[in-house]
Amino acid sequence: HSVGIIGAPFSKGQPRDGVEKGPDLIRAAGLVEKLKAQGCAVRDYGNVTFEEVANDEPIGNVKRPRAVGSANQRLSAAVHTVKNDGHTCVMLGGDHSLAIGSIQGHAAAKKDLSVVWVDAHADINTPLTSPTGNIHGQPMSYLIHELQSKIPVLPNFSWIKPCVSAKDIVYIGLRDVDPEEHHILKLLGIKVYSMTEVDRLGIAKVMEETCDYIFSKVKKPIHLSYDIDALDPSISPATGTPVVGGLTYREGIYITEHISQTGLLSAVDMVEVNPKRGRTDDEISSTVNAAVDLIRGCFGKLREG
Ligand SMILES: CN[C@](CCCC[B-](O)(O)O)(CCN1CCCCC1)C(=O)O
Ligand SMILES: [Mn+2]
Ligand SMILES: [Mn+2]
Ligand SMILES: [Mn+2]
Repeated sequence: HSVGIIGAPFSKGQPRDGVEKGPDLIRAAGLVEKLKAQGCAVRDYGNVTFEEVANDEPIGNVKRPRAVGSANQRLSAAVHTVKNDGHTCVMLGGDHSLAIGSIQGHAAAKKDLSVVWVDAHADINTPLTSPTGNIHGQPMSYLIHELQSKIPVLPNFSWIKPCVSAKDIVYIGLRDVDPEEHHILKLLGIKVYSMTEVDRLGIAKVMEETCDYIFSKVKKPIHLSYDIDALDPSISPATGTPVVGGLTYREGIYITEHISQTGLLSAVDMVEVNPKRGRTDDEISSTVNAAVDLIRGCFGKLREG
């Protein structure tokens, strides 16, 4: 595996400070060394620098639009470069609004993508449906072809081109979905494995069906967008929007092991690690170490040795 790492120390897609510390915390836990130890070639491209945006007043129900738009445009360029250099891209967040730039930059290099979104949340609110205005709950809406008629013009968002089809998306881990998001998921017929399906089918069957589904037509490169809050808060409490009843550590790792074995993983986001949301050092390290282990699973680390 050839891996290119990008840090995106950004927090303005949501209101809680600390998530911008994610990239350097994950590095400090030894990500690069551990990937090299398992046989990966690794290049760390460092952290994207983001411009300060003054007077970033909300637009309707969208908070910090100018900062989020600008940050994602820069991230998009960085991801595009990593892909053009021939690596599988690892984007370390930062909040989940960064999936806008990560998927956009990936699609610029790889055209047709399938997206596996592992999260307690669907992050598919439009600016008009979002109950909070926080863009980390909206990224998918800016990327999906079928939703573009629902997206208003926003400053610093005009560079975004919808690049994902509803049929090429699979959600895993959902358990806190807003009513309007649920309506959108149903309307678009998007494949969802909520925690109910994880309980009913078991994670092995969920992954088998996920791969059958995304590979049923032509095999597309996979963009895995992993929100650490997909895991149960007993494993990853240091995150902005924890929700009980999440994936076990084993289920979370199984997902990455299975995706790795497809040989089609082309980019992965690891987002929403927020040290300030951990009450103890143990809570922070449990969260950060889970993030590192999940990424290692993406690149061939097997529990059997
Ligand atoms: C479920 N939608 C939320 C959360 C988005 C989480 C983003 B992620 O990146 O962490 O997944 C929450 C909306 N609820 C907040 C509490 C009251 C009910 C609405 C939103 O703000 O859109
Ligand atoms: Mn490898
Ligand atoms: Mn989430
Ligand atoms: Mn998310």
